[in-house]
Amino acid sequence: MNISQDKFPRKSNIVMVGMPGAGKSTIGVLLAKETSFDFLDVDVYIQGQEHRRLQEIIDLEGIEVFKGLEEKYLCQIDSDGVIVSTGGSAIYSSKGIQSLSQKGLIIFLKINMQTLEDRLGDFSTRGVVIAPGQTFEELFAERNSLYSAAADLVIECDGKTQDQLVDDIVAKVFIGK
Ligand SMILES: Nc1ncnc2c1ncn2[C@@H]1O[C@H](COP(=O)(O)OP(=O)(O)OP(=O)(O)O)[C@@H](O)[C@H]1O
Ligand SMILES: O=C(O)C1=C[C@@H](O)[C@@H](O)[C@H](O)C1
Ligand SMILES: [Mg+2]
Repeated sequence: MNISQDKFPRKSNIVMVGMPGAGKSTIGVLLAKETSFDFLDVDVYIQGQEHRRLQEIIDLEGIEVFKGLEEKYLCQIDSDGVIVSTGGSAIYSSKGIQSLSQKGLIIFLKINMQTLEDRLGDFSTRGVVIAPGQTFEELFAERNSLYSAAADLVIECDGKTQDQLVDDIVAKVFIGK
């Protein structure tokens, strides 16, 4: 399948952004299977390059070091025909997002606070990039406006199955086999 150039000229990749737990990795890999695109999970890529878990980097070196590394790897991605699932904090790198958006259609997988809480459980053990003293509600509001501003397309995910979401994205973005 190909990205519709009538609707999205010059876009050859899909870039998933959204809150942790929104489904960027799981929907991304299903979408890659459906469309025959390659798949790149940036979190997994960083871990492979750094030989450490992201949680370890955040816990030992802090969020600013992690954000710097994330930016470095986001800016290295240069391919075509790839579904790129970013980490939730990628949105803090305007350079990284700008670089990806040159050829990538940015899709914001949007979920509400309730869905987020149901999926995440205890976010303190999930390596979420959150400033000291910031509440999760504040983080949610801050992130939502950043994801919305970067997005070419917003997909409302609450109450939809993974298969429904894949079908929805294919119908909106791709042209036939
Ligand atoms: N539409 C959905 N319905 C129900 N569960 C879902 C849906 N999408 C994702 N999930 C589940 O939510 C959890 C988090 O999904 P996933 O790891 O893909 O999120 P993510 O956006 O990649 O998060 P992170 O930013 O932490 O990488 C997984 O257990 C996944 O199976
Ligand atoms: O939303 C976040 O702050 C994060 C989400 C994960 O995907 C990782 O990128 C990292 O643990 C930070
Ligand atoms: Mg993920």
